[in-house]
Amino acid sequence: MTFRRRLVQAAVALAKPAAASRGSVATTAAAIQHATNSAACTGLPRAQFPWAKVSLGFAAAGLMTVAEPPSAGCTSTAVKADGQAAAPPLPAVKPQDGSVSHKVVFVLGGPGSGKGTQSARLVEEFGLVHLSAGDLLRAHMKSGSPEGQMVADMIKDGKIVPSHVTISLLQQAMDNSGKHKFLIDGFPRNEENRSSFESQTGIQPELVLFFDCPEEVMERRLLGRNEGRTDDNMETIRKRFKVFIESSLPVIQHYEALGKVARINADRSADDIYKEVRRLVVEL
Ligand SMILES: Nc1ncnc2c1ncn2[C@@H]1O[C@H](COP(=O)(O)OP(=O)(O)O)[C@@H](O)[C@H]1O
Ligand SMILES: Nc1ccn([C@@H]2O[C@H](COP(=O)(O)OP(=O)(O)O)[C@@H](O)[C@H]2O)c(=O)n1
Repeated sequence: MTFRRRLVQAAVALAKPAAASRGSVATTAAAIQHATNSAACTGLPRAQFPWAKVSLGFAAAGLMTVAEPPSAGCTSTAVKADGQAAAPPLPAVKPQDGSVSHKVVFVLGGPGSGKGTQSARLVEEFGLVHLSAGDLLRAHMKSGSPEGQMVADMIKDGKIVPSHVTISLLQQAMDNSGKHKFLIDGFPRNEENRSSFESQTGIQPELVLFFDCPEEVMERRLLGRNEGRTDDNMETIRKRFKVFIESSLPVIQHYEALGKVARINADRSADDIYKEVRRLVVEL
């Protein structure tokens, strides 16, 4: 029995009567989602999220302060693009040491689910800093260092790079932005990413956007992406799907149990998806 089939079956067993299961990431995720705390409110309007009413503390928020230009993998554009009313500024939560805290939205989903596409739109409309873990790692692999070579090898093989490398790149980019509202795309991708980030930065996400998309749709998009990436080939794509199911879905499940996940059907046009995404973010 393949791993994926086992996982789907396990999720379905948990999830009765969740409709399963041609083995797609979407059905697996739906089953897991169904199995987790229904109070997580995935798919409900943002105002109904239980956590929306809670002011979260950010213990180690004062760690990041410097103001320099954004670096690779980090983009930011001033508020507004479409003529609609701009989002009200996010209130800064003041940590006890007087420094400004960081607000983070994690953007998760399988490879090719549209994380980068939707993040770019959010950057265009809102004053968020977009940190793509993948972009930061791809920039790092060009450094010519032994660590850069290790990252290149792991990406080509569809593996998850050790957390200390990725977190250090993220932390540097956060420092360099001089801002405190971040859209972190493609991270955390496994439990090690998640727990190390939380313990090292003290940051908990305000919201986790989960782009839920069937594998066959993601596969088609990745094969058509045409960005010259070493991992957008059929062999590596298969490995990335497996890693996503095996390592990344449990992270989503973790945040779902905390009521922080908004599951978004990513098998739609980019415009339709964005309508839903912006509604979630505008309410933050
Ligand atoms: N909703 C969508 N419908 C069709 N194609 C899409 C959609 N969203 C993204 N794409 C395309 O699919 C490919 C993968 O999208 P991307 O945003 O890079 O995904 P991810 O960051 O999750 O890997 C890109 O070529 C992108 O233009
Ligand atoms: N947190 C992360 C994010 C990406 N990566 C690596 O970077 C690759 C590409 O990630 P990405 O987010 O840019 O792209 P997609 O796989 O989502 O299309 C992953 O397959 C991993 O090899 C990682 O190791 N750790």
